[in-house]
Parts: sequence; C-alpha cells; structure tokens
Amino acid sequence: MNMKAAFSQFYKRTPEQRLAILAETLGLSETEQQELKRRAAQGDAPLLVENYLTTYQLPEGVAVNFRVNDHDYVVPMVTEEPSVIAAASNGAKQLAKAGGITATVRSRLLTGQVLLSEVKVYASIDDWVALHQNELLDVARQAHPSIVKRGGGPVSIRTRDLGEGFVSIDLTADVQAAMGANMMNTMLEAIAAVVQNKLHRATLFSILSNTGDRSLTTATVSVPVVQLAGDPEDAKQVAKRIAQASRVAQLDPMRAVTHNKGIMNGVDAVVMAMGNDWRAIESAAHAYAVQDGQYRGLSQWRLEDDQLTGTLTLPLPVGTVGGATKVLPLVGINQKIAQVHSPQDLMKLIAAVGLAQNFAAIKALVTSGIQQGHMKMQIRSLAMSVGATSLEVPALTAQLMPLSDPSEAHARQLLKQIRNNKEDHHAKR
Ligand SMILES: CC(C)(COP(=O)([O-])OP(=O)([O-])OC[C@H]1O[C@@H](n2cnc3c(N)ncnc32)[C@H](O)[C@@H]1OP(=O)([O-])[O-])[C@@H](O)C(=O)NCCC(=O)NCCSC(=O)C[C@@](C)(O)CC(=O)[O-]
Ligand SMILES: NC(=O)C1=CN([C@@H]2O[C@H](COP(=O)(O)OP(=O)(O)OC[C@H]3O[C@@H](n4cnc5c(N)ncnc54)[C@H](O)[C@@H]3O)[C@@H](O)[C@H]2O)C=CC1
Repeated sequence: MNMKAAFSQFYKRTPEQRLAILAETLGLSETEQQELKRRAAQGDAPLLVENYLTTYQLPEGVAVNFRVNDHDYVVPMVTEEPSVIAAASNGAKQLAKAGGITATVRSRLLTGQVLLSEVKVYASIDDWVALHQNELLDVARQAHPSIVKRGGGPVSIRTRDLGEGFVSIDLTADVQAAMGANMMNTMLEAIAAVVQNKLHRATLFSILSNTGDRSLTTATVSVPVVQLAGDPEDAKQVAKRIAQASRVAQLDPMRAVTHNKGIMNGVDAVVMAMGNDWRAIESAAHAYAVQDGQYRGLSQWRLEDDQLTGTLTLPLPVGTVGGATKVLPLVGINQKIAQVHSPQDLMKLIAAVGLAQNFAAIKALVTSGIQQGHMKMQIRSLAMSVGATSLEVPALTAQLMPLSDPSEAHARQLLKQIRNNKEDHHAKR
C-alpha cells in the first residue's frame, strides 16, 4: 500500500480502520493488533486526541506519609519509574516526623502575550496601550464573560520592548480554578483584533506565556539534624552532605539538571494524576531554574545550627477544572484522594511532593548511594521486561537482588531456570 495515500484523511477513519491501515503498511502482527484493540476498548477518552488508535496506560500509585500545613495527605502519582513513589513516601515520612512541610502560594495569575512586529517607535505603542488600558481590559472581559462571573478575569496590561522591532503586550488575568490557557488565548486574540484595527497592523501572534512566574508556590521544611541518623555524629555528617549536595546544584548546571530531574520525578507524577498539562509545568520549572542566567537547582538545603532547612519554589500554573480534568474519570477520584478542592491546594501539594522527592533522592545519594534503594525497585522492572508474569516476578527479583550488577541476560537465564524448576516439580507430582 502506498504510504502517502494510506494516511490521507487518516483522521476521518475509525480506530479500527486506522489499525488496519497501520497493520498493512507497517506489518503489525495479529498479536500486536489484538493488543492495540484490547487497550483501545479500555480507553477513557478516545476523542481527546486526534487519530486515536489505542490507550497507552501508565501505572498509578499513591505516595503516603505527607504532612503539609498540619494536614495529612495521600498523593496519587502516575509514573513509569520504579522507586519514585517509594522515595516520595520515604521523604514525606521523614519530613512529617520533623513536623511536616509548610507550603504557600504567592499568587495565582496567568500572563499572556500579544506580539507586535515591525514596530518603529516603541514609545508610541506603550503610550497608546497605557492610555487605552481600560478599553483593552474591557475587550478581554467581553471575550470571556464567564470567567468574570466566576470572580476572575483580566487584571492588568503592560508593554515590553523586545528589540528588533518586536513589542509584547502582556495581559495578566485571574483564571480562577482553570489552568486558563484557552480562556487567556481567547482574551488575547480579542485584544489583538482591537490593536490591529486601531494601533498597529503587524500583529504576529497571541498566546499565553508558560512562565508561570505569577503562580509561584513555595514548600519549606526544617529537619532537626539528630533525626537524620541513629548516631548524632553520623546525623551531622548526613546533614552537612545534604547541604553540600544542594550547594553543588547551585554551582554546577550539569548537576543542577539531575537535581531538578529528581524534583520533577514527583512533580510530573502528581501533575499527570491530576490531568494537568505536564509540558507546561516542565517548561515553567526549567525557565525558573535559569532565571538569573545560570541553570540552578530549584531546591536548596541549608544547615543552620541543629536544623537542616529545605526550600523549593516552583511555578505551578495548574487547574482543577477545564482541560482534561473532567474528561479523564480518574482525575476526579484522584482529587478526592488528595483532598484537592482548589488549584491552590494542588499547587501546595505538588511543591511538597517535589521537596520530599528531592530530600529522599539527595539523602540516598550522600549516604547509601542511589543504586541500593533504587535498584531494589528497578529490578522489578527488569524482571517484567524479560517476560516474568506477576506470579514469577517475586521469585525472579529475589534471585536477581544479590547480584551486584544484574543484567537482562541474568534475568532471562534465571527466569528460564525458575520455569524449568516449576516444570520438573509438576512432572514429579
Ligand atoms: C528507595 C528507598 C525509598 C528505599 O529506602 P529504604 O531505606 O529501604 O526504606 P525503608 O525500608 O527504611 O522505608 C522507609 C519508607 O520508605 C517507603 N518505602 C520503602 N520501600 C518501599 C516500597 N517498596 N514501596 C513503597 N514505599 C516504600 C515507605 O514509606 C517506608 O516507610 P514505612 O511504610 O516502612 O513506614 C530509598 O532508598 C530512597 O528514597 N531512595 C531514593 C530513590 C529515588 O530518588 N528514586 C528516583 C529514581 S532516581 C532519579 O531519577 C533521581 C535522582 C536520584 O537522580 C535525582 C538526583 O540525583 O538528585
Ligand atoms: N501553551 C500552553 O500551555 C497551551 C495549553 N493549552 C491547553 O489548554 C488546556 C487548559 O486550558 P483552560 O482554559 O484551563 O481549559 P478550558 O478550555 O477547558 O477552560 C476552562 C473551562 O472551565 C470553566 N470553568 C468552570 N468552573 C470554573 C472555575 N471555577 N474557574 C475557572 N473556569 C471554570 C470555564 O468556563 C471554561 O469553560 C489544557 O488542555 C492545555 O494543555 C492550550 C493552548 C496552549
């Protein structure tokens, strides 16, 4: 079959027709087709994406032991990485013992941009926008009246000269419980139409900004040093090493990326469980990490006297309504499990998870090393990757665990032995 012809108007086909085309053009086996069909039948929201074929599932677990602002939480997390949920629970347990995490939301606003090009005199744009700001804010309100009825809506407008003839008109809005991307874009496009008519013909585009710098959330915790190990001298060493590891992430971008990846292990997993746009959260976090020109660790751990204090600030422009939150049925249940009633609740919980996740990872790094704990759990994934069934996984992981560097070849060999032994056992009976 000709590829180009086969995929023309692909979006108008049913999922079954799409599968048949893929099978023919790309040679999918009968078993592979059945697998795609079986998973498609379990799909929650086939119309959420284009060219729907099947449903790709990721595991969801819950991190326990979270104490945030004097309340206890269980946190749903969606991730494919072993040891992340264990580490979050582990970090949370130790931070709860220290009295728990305090989380605060600084503000919760969204910003968007109308981009002008070919501007000759910036001052003329700036003056006009300043003079007409009330009119422009009104235009934005009329473009999305429902957000105004809910108590939100456009808040302020300003301009920035980007150089080379580009000017950004920035709109800031209160988007209430939504992430707000679509409502912001609607308001921006309405403003752009007025600007184009009355001020400057060359408007380039209108879109929200994912910086999230008006949705900053901070989680902090103070851990008594004595809590960090059984022996007080060891505990001091652990505290010192955690603070040093944190400092390295401030000095060295190479390390900071990994430090932040560890934080995002937890952040992304909660964002996904809550049906939010994790690309938006990722890009905002990394932009924030490089705000002073050098990419740095998002969290910091400082040793002051007998306390190890950790702080994490993240831009978290998440929503509890809109987007996919109502379409994916698990999101509502996850909000209930996490006791999330507002975006602010969610922002605080995500920041707390990021901090606990970071604490567990760094503590493991500077004490036993990451492999000891992480590999214990990664081995389950190795066992599954060579085809062990859920009944065989415990026996196989038990045999892989004592090996210093278990490989796929080891796993295959041991699985074969387990299966042979089982057959011998049955034959003897
Ligand atoms: C892996 C652990 C937790 C083991 O830690 P451990 O010392 O064996 O745990 P424990 O037996 O002392 O248990 C402590 C608590 O951990 C939890 N826990 C313990 N085991 C489980 C389990 N099986 N399933 C679920 N939860 C578990 C559980 O909450 C438990 O409390 P309890 O329930 O007993 O009262 C620890 O070594 C750890 O936190 N390691 C960090 C692992 C990590 O960060 N993994 C992410 C992948 S590595 C990465 O991507 C990021 C990184 C590391 O590069 C970032 C960076 O460089 O900064
Ligand atoms: N650059 C980016 O990040 C972009 C992201 N997106 C996507 O946009 C989606 C999110 O956009 P939204 O505007 O948040 O979603 P949305 O388009 O679903 O709008 C939110 C809806 O919720 C309603 N609503 C009900 N109760 C509300 C309350 N209490 N507060 C606020 N609104 C309430 C609003 O009236 C509105 O209809 C995500 O799917 C995201 O991936 C879209 C374009 C660009």
